[in-house]
Amino acid sequence: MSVIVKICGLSTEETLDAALDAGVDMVGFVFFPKSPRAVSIERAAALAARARGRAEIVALTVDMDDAGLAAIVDTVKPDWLQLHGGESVARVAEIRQRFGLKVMKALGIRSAEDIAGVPAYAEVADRLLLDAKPPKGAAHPGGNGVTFDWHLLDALDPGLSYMLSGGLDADNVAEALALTRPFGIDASSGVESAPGIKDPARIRAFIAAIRGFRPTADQGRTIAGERISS
Ligand SMILES: O=C(O)c1ccccc1NCC(=O)[C@H](O)[C@H](O)COP(=O)(O)O
Repeated sequence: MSVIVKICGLSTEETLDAALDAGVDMVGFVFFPKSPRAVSIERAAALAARARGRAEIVALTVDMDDAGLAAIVDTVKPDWLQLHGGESVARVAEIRQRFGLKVMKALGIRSAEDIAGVPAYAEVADRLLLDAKPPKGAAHPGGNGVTFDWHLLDALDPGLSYMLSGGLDADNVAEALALTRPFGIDASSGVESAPGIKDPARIRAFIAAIRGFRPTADQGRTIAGERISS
């Protein structure tokens, strides 16, 4: 099974088309007002309509209440809700139940302590996104373009499925893939020319680097399949 690719924070037709034409699997729209990638619900709905049937549509929210989530779900009609804030295990389960959509929980990783908290979320989320924890003082909890120590993921149960993000780009994604075993890869800053400005050439190069990655025999790498919670 090949690694799936998500490009997050798309906001224009041109860059969405570049990702779709390059074979992206998931496209993410950011509903966090402070982000340089934030889109309105109406804008996201138009972009989602363009992408539907070609890639899965992900609505990224941060500690959003039910009314806000309902407005996005009703208008954008995403396939996934990505929860990128401090949502508790119980809140993830509640959102999944209430909206009947697949839920991806993003978890920030910086230390072994952060790894310890991962399995509880695997019980309630349809997918996990293991991202770099934001640098101290960062204005938003994701999309910061920083990597984390990928060796920390060695401590995870090999059967636990996750997507990987945090500072990934065309130059470093092969190394990340060689050291980890993600179900999918996600990027935002690494395919931009400036914060919030996606770059079609960088999107193409990033997806090509992932599709072209071949593990060496001694890496004995396996990709964990999806674990769908019941
Ligand atoms: O992208 C944002 O601006 C953002 C804002 C608030 C919460 C999450 C955000 N992005 C989350 C993503 O899914 C990113 O793709 C992920 O954090 C990796 O980002 P990057 O390190 O820039 O590739």
